[in-house]
Amino acid sequence: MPDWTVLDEVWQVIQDRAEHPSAESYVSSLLTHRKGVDKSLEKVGEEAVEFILAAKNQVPERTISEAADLLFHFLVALRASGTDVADVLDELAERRK
Ligand SMILES: N=c1c2ncn([C@@H]3O[C@H](COP(=O)(O)OP(=O)(O)OP(=O)(O)O)[C@@H](O)[C@H]3O)c2ncn1[C@@H]1O[C@H](COP(=O)(O)O)[C@@H](O)[C@H]1O
Repeated sequence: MPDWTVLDEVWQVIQDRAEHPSAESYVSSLLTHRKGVDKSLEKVGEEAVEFILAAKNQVPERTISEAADLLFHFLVALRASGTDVADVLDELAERRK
């Protein structure tokens, strides 16, 4: 069984960095970037492309690494855009057949 709690833990850290920005924090650097939400959205785009290339080229270790980058930056972008991940999960749950 996959351990989904790690996603929850990373989400909680992102909330904490948003509420208590720190100069050493990468998440804070994204959330307080001069480009605003655009910086996080750019990262999602970049990481999505890197994931696609790794998967298409069938490089398993790279695909896993890029997928982790994509998931992480996606969560940061959700926060940056003021979207609660709980609402996304609710939406998914409502689609169950
Ligand atoms: N999961 C991650 C994670 N994945 C990737 N990264 C960082 O994402 C950055 C960008 O990765 P790239 O591959 O795009 O590297 P790059 O092209 O040099 O980056 P840019 O110059 O484009 O920003 C790197 O510095 C990675 O270290 C992460 N940084 C943080 N986390 C999680 O977020 C938590 C909080 O981190 P801080 O906010 O830094 O304390 C950590 O404990 C982790 O759980």
